[in-house]
Amino acid sequence: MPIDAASALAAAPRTDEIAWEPGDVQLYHLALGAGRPATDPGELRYVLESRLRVLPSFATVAGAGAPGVIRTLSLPGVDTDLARVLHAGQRLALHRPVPPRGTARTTTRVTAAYDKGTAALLVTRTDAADADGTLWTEEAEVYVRGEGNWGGERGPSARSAPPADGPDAVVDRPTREDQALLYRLTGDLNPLHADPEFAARAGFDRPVLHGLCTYGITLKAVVDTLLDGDPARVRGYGARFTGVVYPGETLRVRMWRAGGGVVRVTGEAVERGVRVLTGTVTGTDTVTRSAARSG
Ligand SMILES: CCCCCCC[C@@H](O)CC(=O)SCCNC(=O)CCNC(=O)[C@H](O)C(C)(C)COP(=O)(O)OP(=O)(O)OC[C@H]1O[C@@H](n2cnc3c(N)ncnc32)[C@H](O)[C@@H]1OP(=O)(O)O
Repeated sequence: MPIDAASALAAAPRTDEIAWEPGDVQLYHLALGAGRPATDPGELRYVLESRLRVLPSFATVAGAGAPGVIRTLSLPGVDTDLARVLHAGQRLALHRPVPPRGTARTTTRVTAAYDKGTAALLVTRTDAADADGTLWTEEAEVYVRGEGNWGGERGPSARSAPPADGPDAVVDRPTREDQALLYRLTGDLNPLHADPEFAARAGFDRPVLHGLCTYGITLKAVVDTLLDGDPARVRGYGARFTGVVYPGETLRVRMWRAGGGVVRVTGEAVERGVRVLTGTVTGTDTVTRSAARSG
């Protein structure tokens, strides 16, 4: 069934009650490669309950799994073949640090549906709040191949290029061949990431890594490299997924301190020399200042 932009935009927001606990956070971190090497004290804050700090991107999977395989896509007018769907971008704004244990009410709706000719580009927005107020807001850009041409608005055409000068830091993050098999247990059971036959139907030689796994790996790399390993310094992270990542590839993460508490970031699949992500981490000004002081 094709995307029905009018129904999607007119639909009332879906509300879910979600809950998470430290084990969900630890699994999420492990699924991003945290805990390697297991003796690194910097890694233990991601995996030991006694020292647990929550990477803000956990918000993208908190309480995932219900009511559909991919909660964000379980919306009126978005009943599409999953083999056509690619995650094209993700934005997250934190209003408070994400606690290791929590409950929240989320509301999710489609805020835009653009007709890109050969594809539809949907923008979904989820707001999460607990008894103390708003926790986070996230937006996902979802690219649905073969579903354009309904006469809708083409939408913005912004493309982001990385800074022209050399990065302030570069780190390599190898992914494991079973990275997506582990990551899917955080809630996104899309067969695109696990089933070779399904991946072939979607046009890929083999299963591809979840966009949100790349998103989390790159954010963790920034936190560990430029932010003294302190996830609380992150206020937001927006990224565009510009190319697929295959599990087993190495992600080369380049970072630029851009001033004003902003870190620009790119990800490259080293083996193929393909840029797979461009992004911006915000809210890091304290760190930028302390990093500037130290050198
Ligand atoms: C929270 C949950 C959300 C839902 C999750 C979905 C389920 C998940 O399990 C699925 C996944 O994780 S898929 C894996 C991760 N994603 C990927 O690997 C996609 C990588 N990207 C691509 O392949 C291409 O960039 C591709 C294919 C996306 C686009 O490439 P091209 O076809 O070459 O097109 P391009 O010319 O680059 O762009 C076409 C038009 O779309 C606009 N656009 C692209 N990305 C955008 C983005 N993130 N935000 C806004 N606009 C975007 C471009 O600007 C362009 O528009 P125009 O022609 O008007 O300029």
